[in-house]
Amino acid sequence: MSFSVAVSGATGYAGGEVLRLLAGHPEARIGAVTAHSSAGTRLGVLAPHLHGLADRIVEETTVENLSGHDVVVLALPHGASGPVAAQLPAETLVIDAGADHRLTDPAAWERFYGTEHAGSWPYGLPELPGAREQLRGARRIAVPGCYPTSALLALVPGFAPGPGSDGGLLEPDDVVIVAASGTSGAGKSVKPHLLGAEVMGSMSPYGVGGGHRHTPEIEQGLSRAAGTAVQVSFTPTLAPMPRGILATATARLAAGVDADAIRDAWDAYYTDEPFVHLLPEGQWPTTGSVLGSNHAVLQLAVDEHAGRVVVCCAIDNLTKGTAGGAIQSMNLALGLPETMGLDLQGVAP
Ligand SMILES: NC(=O)C1=CN([C@@H]2O[C@H](COP(=O)(O)OP(=O)(O)OC[C@H]3O[C@@H](n4cnc5c(N)ncnc54)[C@H](OP(=O)(O)O)[C@@H]3O)[C@@H](O)[C@H]2O)C=CC1
Ligand SMILES: CC(=O)N[C@@H](CCC(=O)OP(=O)(O)O)C(=O)O
Repeated sequence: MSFSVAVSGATGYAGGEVLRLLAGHPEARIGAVTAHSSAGTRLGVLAPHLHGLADRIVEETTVENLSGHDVVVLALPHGASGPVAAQLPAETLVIDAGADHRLTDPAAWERFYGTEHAGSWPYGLPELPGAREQLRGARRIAVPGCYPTSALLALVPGFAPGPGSDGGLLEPDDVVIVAASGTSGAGKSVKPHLLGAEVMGSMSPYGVGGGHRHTPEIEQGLSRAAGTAVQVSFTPTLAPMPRGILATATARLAAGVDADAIRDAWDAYYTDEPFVHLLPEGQWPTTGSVLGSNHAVLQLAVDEHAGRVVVCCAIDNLTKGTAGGAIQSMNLALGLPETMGLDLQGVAP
């Protein structure tokens, strides 16, 4: 079943990663590659790692240029994908890597993004409870943010009923997440705080005190899984590396929950997942081990002294955190094997 895919935002980090993965997908044919200020340029100038696509000319992002494809991936700045998506035919599978269609609560959208809510679409994190049912046959998919991908994968087995537990292993009002991200998470456009001289050899927090727009997205995912409101304190930090996220999530254990119950729940939740791995005890996640792959690696410990679980999760922000998640969800929507085109090992060292 061969199908055509247009990629908009093709010259950006997320769009470039989508193209890298599509180039290795056995059934995908890459159609239009579109962007904005770089329209008219050879893709090889802007994304020289995409060798097979070097002679493609970047087109302007218009509904005409995106039309006639089976799938359209939008990897555009926040607020740009809503108006484009609204003009694409209902039968086209539209996958939005941006945030425009992730949040279900219009008030949360307006508070954190400051524009009108474009509506919500099925959420492209297949490992969440019930997500695969929503994604199969879907024609609109909202790809999660990269921090929410790592945070949700870290904590969802503690809230959702699963093969190893009835859920409710963690208190919903005491969840703390601190995550370090590589600079590609901020996109390719030039910003002073992303200059090599600022970032190399230095780490910095931002969005501290509940100000980051991924807080409501993480709360939405955990609350859905728990069936009750989950409150999260989330702090992102910028790390001196090009890509990768290491999220450290801690939560207070519910009464009577012990270390065995926690390990059993995480183990059972992820045992059949092709891309999420609870590592053997004693081995801790590293961002280096997942670079370029669609895999997420987890490890946890129960801190008996503090009465908390501590879970670390590493992903590649551009792969499982964006483009890999998008392809995984696309496969589900199109009725293909979920792992098609994603059989990628990490890149080391
Ligand atoms: N980077 C990451 O780790 C992740 C990113 N995302 C999301 O993916 C989306 C893209 O992010 P990212 O790739 O990092 O950003 P980049 O800044 O690297 O790329 C942005 C892309 O959008 C194009 N673009 C900018 N403005 C417009 C416009 N008005 N119309 C059409 N195209 C436009 C740019 O083209 P040109 O340069 O030609 O103007 C470029 O191709 C964002 O919504 C982001 O939140 C999601 C998860 C993780
Ligand atoms: C390092 C860095 O700046 N990261 C980005 C998050 C990138 C991402 O996944 O998020 P969206 O798709 O929601 O933009 C940020 O904190 O804004």
